[in-house]
Amino acid sequence: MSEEPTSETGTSKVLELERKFSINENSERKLQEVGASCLREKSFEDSYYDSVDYQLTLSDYWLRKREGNWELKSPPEKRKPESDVAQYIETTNAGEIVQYLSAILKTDPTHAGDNADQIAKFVEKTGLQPFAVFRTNRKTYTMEGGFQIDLDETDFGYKVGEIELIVHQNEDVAAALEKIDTLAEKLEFSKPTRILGKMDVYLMQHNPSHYNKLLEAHVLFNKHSKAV
Ligand SMILES: Cc1ncc(C[n+]2csc(CCOP(=O)(O)OP(=O)(O)OP(=O)(O)O)c2C)c(N)n1
Repeated sequence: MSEEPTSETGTSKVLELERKFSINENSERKLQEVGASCLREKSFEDSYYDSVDYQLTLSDYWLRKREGNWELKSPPEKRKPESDVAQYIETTNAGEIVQYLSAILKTDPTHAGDNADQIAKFVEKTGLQPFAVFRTNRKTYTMEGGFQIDLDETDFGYKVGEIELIVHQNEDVAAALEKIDTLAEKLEFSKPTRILGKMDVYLMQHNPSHYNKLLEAHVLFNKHSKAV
């Protein structure tokens, strides 16, 4: 299976570009000033899964169940390395998710299929376990240019924002990264150091040993390290 993002019918893969920023009391006002409008506010629970020896996350694969729906974020074949923007392929198709997981876990995708039940069976067969479970309250803004801006607050007390653009073809990545940076500057979201994600803070609080392994593997980066 190709790891390239594609918009072909029948596949669920998209390339998601996200830049995190700190939220403060001015964030919503700034968003409204640049023409963003609030689309919705919702709450959802995420359960992230991995093997006991963290084979998925140490390879930068993030399998989660969000309100009953399975999703996988995986690294694209090539990333623009100089960017502060997180670049992941997001897959929601069960058969594709099982293919990816089988390759990483080096198991036979015997349960490959196209519904959530097939993933549940695969997860059971391979012994994947939830390693992080938390709830997020999210306020979503949208604005011209296809941007989605999320303001998140978790049930473990962390607040973070992200500017997101979805692209369907690799040729569009460079332009999309520039668009995100331009919007971040307009919103004065420029930042001297890396912003911690929800997972960084969750693991620091709940499983520092797993967090340190991810830092050592350069999958996550601590706040003061230079973005690569
Ligand atoms: C900036 C950055 N973020 C995440 C990672 C790795 N990572 C850790 S957890 C993780 C999975 C998802 O994390 P995140 O995008 O922060 O969650 P969320 O905002 O709830 O997802 P959405 O609703 O946007 O789909 C990843 C990719 C990374 N290496 N760098």
